[in-house]
Amino acid sequence: MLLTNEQLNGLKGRLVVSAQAYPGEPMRDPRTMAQVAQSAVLGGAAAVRVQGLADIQHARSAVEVPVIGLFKDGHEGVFITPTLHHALAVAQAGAHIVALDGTRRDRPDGRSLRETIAVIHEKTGAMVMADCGSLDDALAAVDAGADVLGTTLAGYTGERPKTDGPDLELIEQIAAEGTGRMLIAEGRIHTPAQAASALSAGADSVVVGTAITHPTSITSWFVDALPTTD
Ligand SMILES: CC(=O)N[C@H](C=O)[C@@H](O)[C@H](O)[C@H](O)COP(=O)(O)O
Repeated sequence: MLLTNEQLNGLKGRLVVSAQAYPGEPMRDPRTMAQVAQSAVLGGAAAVRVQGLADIQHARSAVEVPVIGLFKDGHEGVFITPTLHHALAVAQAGAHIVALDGTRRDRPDGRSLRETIAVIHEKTGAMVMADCGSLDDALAAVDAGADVLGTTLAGYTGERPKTDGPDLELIEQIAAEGTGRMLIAEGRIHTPAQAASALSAGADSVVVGTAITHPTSITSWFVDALPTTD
């Protein structure tokens, strides 16, 4: 089932929840991630973002809302849905929106972002979310045909500082361009107030991951806030 522009626009002003468990972690099980996604939808999430082909398949069966899918391969350089091959697999697993590295860096398969997006559109009809790390990335992604822009990689590519919370300056910069594409704030949004401030800065929608779905990180925030006892 493809996503219509109307359904995409339905995400405006709303929360998207990213549910991801990392290699070796106790919750890394597609059924568990699908249950986390379901729980997020019960809480009001308008869409979910999930990693890995099995997680995408399970999430598609578990929730009715749009599924943003990605396929992480490695953990440095271009690793978020790095090649066309990964992207087509994500769409075939059922993602309505394929999230991929939307930076200007060379892709491991040597294809351009434009070519990658064109083939995804042509072969699958899925929409494409470009995970960007800077304003220049976002403008290049618009030019390459991305349907959705994300600030996902801000602070992770060397082009922008790794801000404590969301990179509000980057959100403002992209919003000011009036690209006509949906702008989703993503990355280090840890509180409800930060989510609201991302929308105030000009984002159309907000993705929250760690602060809602990663108990190990959340627990460590509390542990670290306690005075040391020794
Ligand atoms: C940089 C990178 O690899 N980001 C990943 C992209 O899918 C995830 O690890 C993040 O959890 C996601 O972007 C949501 O962000 P946060 O967990 O900060 O709310």
